[in-house]
Amino acid sequence: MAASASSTSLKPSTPSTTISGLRRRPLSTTFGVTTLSFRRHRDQPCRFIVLSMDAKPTILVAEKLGEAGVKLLKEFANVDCSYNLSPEELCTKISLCDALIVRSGTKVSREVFESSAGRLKVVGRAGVGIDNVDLAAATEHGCLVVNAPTANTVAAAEHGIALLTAMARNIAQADASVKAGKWLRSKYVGVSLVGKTLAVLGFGKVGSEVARRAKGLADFISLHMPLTASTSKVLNDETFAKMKKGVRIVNVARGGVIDEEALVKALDAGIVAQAALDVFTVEPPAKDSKLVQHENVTATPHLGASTMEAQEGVAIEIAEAVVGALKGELAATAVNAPMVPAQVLTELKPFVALSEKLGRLAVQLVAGGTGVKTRGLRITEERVFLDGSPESPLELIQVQIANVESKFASAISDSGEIKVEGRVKDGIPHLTRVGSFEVDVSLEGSLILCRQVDQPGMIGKVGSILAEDNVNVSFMSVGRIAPRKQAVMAIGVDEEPSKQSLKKIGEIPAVEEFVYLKL
Ligand SMILES: NC(=O)C1=CN([C@@H]2O[C@H](COP(=O)(O)OP(=O)(O)OC[C@H]3O[C@@H](n4cnc5c(N)ncnc54)[C@H](O)[C@@H]3O)[C@@H](O)[C@H]2O)C=CC1
Ligand SMILES: O=C(O)C(=O)COP(=O)(O)O
Repeated sequence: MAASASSTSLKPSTPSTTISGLRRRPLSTTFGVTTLSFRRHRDQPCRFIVLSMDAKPTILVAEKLGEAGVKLLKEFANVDCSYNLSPEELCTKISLCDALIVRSGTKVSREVFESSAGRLKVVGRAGVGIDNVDLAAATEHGCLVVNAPTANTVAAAEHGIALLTAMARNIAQADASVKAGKWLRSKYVGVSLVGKTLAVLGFGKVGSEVARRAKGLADFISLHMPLTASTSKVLNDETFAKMKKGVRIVNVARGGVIDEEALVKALDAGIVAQAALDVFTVEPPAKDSKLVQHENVTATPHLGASTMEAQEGVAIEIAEAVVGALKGELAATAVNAPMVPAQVLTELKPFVALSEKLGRLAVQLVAGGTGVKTRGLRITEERVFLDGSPESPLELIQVQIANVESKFASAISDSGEIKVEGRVKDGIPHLTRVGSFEVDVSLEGSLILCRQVDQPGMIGKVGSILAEDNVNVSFMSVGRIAPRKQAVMAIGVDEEPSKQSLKKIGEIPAVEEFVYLKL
């Protein structure tokens, strides 16, 4: 038994959390697809899809896809290319399909997944942005979503540069005026790019390619981040007001990252000198859209990925991803599922639950205000090869939080960190160590940790208080340093004890500290 728990309290500086798992042996990662029946785990994204080999799957291609990709699909499945479907038509057709391929123009809503009634196994997005796919609904319905994240990167970047230069020299407007028989040379004086500053918002694949091509540009902002809750309307009245007057904006990302009404106001006020937009909040935008009709706006109809090369590339990329997923292979471009084969995922699932419970427990033990304010997460993995090791690939998981104070001093290990440890027993996550105390309690329901002087009757006293409060005990375990010395009692409870009951537990003379934890 380890030495007694130290109850040192440290001045928190930068808490850091370590999760480490002791792996007994590498997880078996080679499996053959041996069963020929279709299997779906409703409670998790469909990761392992096997079709009976005699039934060809049906793939609905709902938006124009490069021929090379369609050809690949037809070698494996029945392919239905039906473009410009209404939402109602899509919901009707989808019930007969095993996979759906879209671009940015189709909203794959919750209704689509509900209409599929469990048959739809893969949605392929032939491009990058997946904001038109309801990922939560897809996951709830066990449907894998894959995209084609690389094939249109250069095309989008080149389009961004094209828009930027066309905007700077008023190419579109000048072209239209010449075609209209005008010769307005002074009206379309542009700006130079040399020596200017370019801000790239969203420095990912497209953004970095734009930056590579735009060396020496300046006073421009080019948007290349995905549309998410955190990027929605990231350019708005407030941010425009902070910008250098006369800034020029390029948007090849998503219309939704700009508050379009605020942009019109900024253009009218001259805060934004020009905008070059390939994407809009509503596509196509209204014909009388003030933004589109603005004389200082250059607009294109979502052409960022529209080159012959990019469309052939995304078509092949998404066709390979969808066919691979339907065959039950790993989907390297999955966006709503971990990159782990289903069988490994099944084996790891109880450990994922254990990690979550241990993390939840450890964070609740942190004392001082609102608990952990900043996190530095360090994941360590140990490979220990022991002959004759049990079948369990992962021996235990430990969560340590350093540089914090603990509400339960006994959880502080000899090294001064909050330390909790757990194992999976018969598929159930168990807490097996708190600080220096070994316990064994199932991490189902909630938990009371008590540190007391080890003596007869403690279990009975605490058990009676809980019984009077109609709180059912699911597990009880006592870890102790030595008989009649310090002990930690871990009690799993199905219901939340009342504050009075917890107060009574704390008032038991032998109890030196206790804490109630919701898991
Ligand atoms: N107009 C078109 O035809 C095309 C549009 N796109 C759009 O461009 C987006 C980016 O594409 P990729 O570069 O391939 O994706 P990516 O995932 O490689 O890059 C996105 C970048 O945005 C960053 N980001 C995310 N949230 C942010 C925030 N709040 N503030 C600043 N940066 C943030 C990410 O860290 C990442 O570096 C896509 O999500 C898509 O919406 C992409 C290709 C073609
Ligand atoms: O890849 C993306 O995110 C795009 O916006 C490309 O859209 P598209 O496939 O051309 O409708």
